[in-house]
Amino acid sequence: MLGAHGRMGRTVCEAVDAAPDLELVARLDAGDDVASLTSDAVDVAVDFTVPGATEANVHALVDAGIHAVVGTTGWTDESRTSVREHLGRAGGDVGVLLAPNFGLSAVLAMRFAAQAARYFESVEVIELHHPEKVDAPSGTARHTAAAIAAARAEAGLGAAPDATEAGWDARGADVDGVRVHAVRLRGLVAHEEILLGNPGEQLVIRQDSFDRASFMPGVLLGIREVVRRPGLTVGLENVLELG
Ligand SMILES: NC(=O)C1=CN([C@@H]2O[C@H](COP(=O)(O)OP(=O)(O)OC[C@H]3O[C@@H](n4cnc5c(N)ncnc54)[C@H](O)[C@@H]3O)[C@@H](O)[C@H]2O)C=CC1
Ligand SMILES: O=C(O)C1=N[C@H](C(=O)O)C[C@H](O)C1
Repeated sequence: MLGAHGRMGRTVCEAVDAAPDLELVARLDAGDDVASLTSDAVDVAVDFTVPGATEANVHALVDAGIHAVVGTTGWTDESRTSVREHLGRAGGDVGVLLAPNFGLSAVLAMRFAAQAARYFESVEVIELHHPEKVDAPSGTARHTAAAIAAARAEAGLGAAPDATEAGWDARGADVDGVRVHAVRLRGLVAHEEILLGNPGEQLVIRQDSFDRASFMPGVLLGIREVVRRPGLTVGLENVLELG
């Protein structure tokens, strides 16, 4: 477990300890050397660290021939391409699963939003998180916006209507042409709302992770499945075979 002392790391360690078919063999955190891990001792590494560390961790794991399940956010198209190319050069059967959200409610919300996107003129995303979160917008919101943008483009939809002339900083981030708003509030864990609008009607898709336990079935599934999936897989929806 990389990031073993963190909020997610502690929860994953408990979940793996409680799983009869899994054995937790190493707990690493900041300052520990990922390169000390070997494929003789470790089958799968789980990374819930920080955006500034996760990419280097994954490259070190690929070098060591260790499969990786990665929940850490902050990944860019370039960093994903770099891992894909590294896996190609390594040429073995190492699997890397990158998932911005391991919660079933979040994965389904993203899927439903992408399905609905083609039918609505307007769409905006609001993500709401605990105030300790270091990145914004969330990885989930970025993944959601990318899927919505792809669905809108496939349906031939242009930009959502928006007459804003001044005050763009109040309109949220632009992620692939979709406005994304980030809320940080004491008491929250991880939540997302997708608002879709047409003349005279609105669809709201909302998911709430009230507890980090919500991510554990997805993480455990990822650990069990990544060993069977050589190369890079992005998104738990592919492991759940939602397509
Ligand atoms: N994919 C998903 O379902 C979820 C993803 N996340 C993401 O997971 C990441 C971690 O979230 P939290 O656990 O809340 O953060 P956290 O700040 O509680 O934990 C991060 C841990 O990583 C450690 N760390 C920093 N650099 C490291 C390095 N080079 N090697 C090993 N450990 C290192 C820190 O010391 C800390 O203990 C964030 O990017 C967050 O967005 C969080 C929840 C669910
Ligand atoms: O930092 C968090 O807490 C979370 N991060 C992930 C994200 O950025 O999407 C997943 C979930 O929202 C919790």
